[in-house]
Amino acid sequence: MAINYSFGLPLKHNFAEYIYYQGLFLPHEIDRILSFWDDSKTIEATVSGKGKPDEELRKSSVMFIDHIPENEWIYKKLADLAMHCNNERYWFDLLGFHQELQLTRYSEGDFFDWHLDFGAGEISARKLSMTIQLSDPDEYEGGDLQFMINQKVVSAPREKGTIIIFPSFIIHRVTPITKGTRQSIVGWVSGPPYR
Ligand SMILES: O=C(O)CCC(=O)C(=O)O
Ligand SMILES: [Fe+2]
Repeated sequence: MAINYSFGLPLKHNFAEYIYYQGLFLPHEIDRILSFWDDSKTIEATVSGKGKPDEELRKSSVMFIDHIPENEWIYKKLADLAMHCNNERYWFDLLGFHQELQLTRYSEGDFFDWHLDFGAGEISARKLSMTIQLSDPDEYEGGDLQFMINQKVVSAPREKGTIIIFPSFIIHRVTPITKGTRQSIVGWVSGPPYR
């Protein structure tokens, strides 16, 4: 039974712990993004707020996709999708990407254990997290992006090109890669504090 007082806002029930979209990036666009990978620009991933690699929580290589005019098409597509998704489900106050998009590579043995993308410090402005699956599911084993929803562990779709969007306060992980390599783009849409 709902006991509603009128605080002036309509109640909506569209929340989902994560949602996914397919077909926004064409295969040749994904291949183009993959060609940006440049070993000389990669860094061992750090966990935000700590500044140094924490191998117990995370092991992967990352580089950033420069926000330059040639790459605007990637940023624009993702921003449009985030806005669409936000208007449909979350109604968060959003401002934009406050960090460049991250290109991630998980090789055999790499992983990112349970965490939130949201927390104290600079990451407290994060509202929506986005992952793009850049690898074919048969290119790697393990490497599942998973969410903990109550006590259930749910795996996100792996198909190349799938974009998974979730509130940055949802707990998630990437399981260890047991074979092959998985690549992804990760982006965070930020906004003013929750109110
Ligand atoms: O690679 C992914 O799909 C997600 C990685 C992740 O959770 C993160 O970078 O915060
Ligand atoms: Fe994350």
